[in-house]
Amino acid sequence: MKRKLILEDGTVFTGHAIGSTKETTGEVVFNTSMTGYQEILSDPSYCDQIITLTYPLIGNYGTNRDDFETLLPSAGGLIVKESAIHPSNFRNIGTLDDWLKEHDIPGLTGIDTRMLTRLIRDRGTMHGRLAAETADEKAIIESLQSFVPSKDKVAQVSTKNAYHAPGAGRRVVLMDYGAKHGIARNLIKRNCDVFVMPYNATAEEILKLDPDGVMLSNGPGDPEDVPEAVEAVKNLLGKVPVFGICLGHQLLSLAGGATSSKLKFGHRGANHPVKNIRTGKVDITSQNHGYTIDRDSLMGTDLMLTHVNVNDNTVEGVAHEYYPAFSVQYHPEACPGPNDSNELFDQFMSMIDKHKKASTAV
Ligand SMILES: NC(=O)CC[C@H](N)C(=O)O
Repeated sequence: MKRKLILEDGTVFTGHAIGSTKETTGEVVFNTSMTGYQEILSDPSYCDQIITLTYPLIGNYGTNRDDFETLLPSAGGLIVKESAIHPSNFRNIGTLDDWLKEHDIPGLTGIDTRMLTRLIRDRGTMHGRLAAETADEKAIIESLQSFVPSKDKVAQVSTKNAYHAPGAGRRVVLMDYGAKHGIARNLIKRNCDVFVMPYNATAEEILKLDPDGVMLSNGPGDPEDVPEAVEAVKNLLGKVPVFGICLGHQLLSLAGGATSSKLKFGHRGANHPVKNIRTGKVDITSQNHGYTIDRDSLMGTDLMLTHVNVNDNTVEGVAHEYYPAFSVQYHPEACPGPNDSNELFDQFMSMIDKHKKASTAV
C-alpha cells in the first residue's frame, strides 16, 4: 500500500506504508543513529514526533523484549529508506513492521530520506502528515501551516501514580517527565532506592519522601510548557542534590533564571561531541532535543556553563555555583548511544554523599 508524507512547505514524498494504518500529524525530525531504533521509537521524548532515520537500512536485527525505553511508546511515526523484512538476531522476536503495528505507530518506507533530512536542515523542523495516497494534499498543507502541537505532552507520558523500585542504597526521587528506562536502570545499578514521582509533584511532596537526591528526567515538548515542574525544581534547589538530564536540564536551567529557545532542527543522534570546559575532555554523546538553553541567559544567574556542543557551541551542561545541582542536555544513560558520559551518574552519587556528610556534620 502506498502512503504519503506531506510537509507544511508543500513538499510531498510518496512511498510505502508500514506499521499502523492510522494517519498522523507531527513535527518531522531526523535522527542520525545507525542503530537503536527500538530505543529511539520508545523514548517518550519523541512523543507525537515523526522520526526519520538517516541510516538507510533499518530493522535488520529485528525487535526484542528488552530494548524498550518505555512500555507504551508515544512516537508519532517512523520514516526509513528501507525496512528489513528478514531480520536476524538471537534476541529477535519480530520485524520492525510487526512492532510498529503492535504499538499503533504508522511508518513510511521507500522515500529519499537523505533529501528529506537536507530539507529539514535547510528550512528547519517542519510539521508533516503521514497520509493515504489519495489524501487531499492542498487541504492538508493548509492545516499543517496552522498546526499547533499539544502543550501537555509531559502530562501525557508521565506516570499517573508514584511508584517505588526498592534498593538498599541512596534514596533517590526520580521525577518522571517522560523518563527513559535507562535512567532508572542506571540508578538501580548503583543500588539506589528509587521513588518515581509524576511530573507535577510539588517540592513539598518530593521532600516529604526525605530523598538523598532528586533526578530530573528527560521528556517531550517545550520546557516552558511545564511551569509547575520549574516551580518545584526552584523549591528543591539548595535543599537536596539535583541532577537533570535533557528536559530535566532545561527545567533546572529555567528554575535557575535562564531562558530556552527552539533550535532550527535539533540534535538527534548518537555521535554528538560535547566538551567539558573545565577539563577540556570531549565525550561523544547521545542526544535527542529540539530546544536549548540560551547561552547568554546564564549571565547574571547562579548557573555556570560546564559543557558545550563542539559542533555549534550551544549549552550542553550547567552547574549551580552554590548549591549541589548540575545537569546535561545529552544522555549519559545512552540507550542508544555511547557510554562516554555514564560516569555522570557516579558524580551524582558522590554529590549526594558529600551533601549528606556536610548536613550531618555539626
Ligand atoms: N530528550 C529530552 O528530554 C528532550 C527535551 C525537550 N523536549 C527538547 O526537545 O529539547
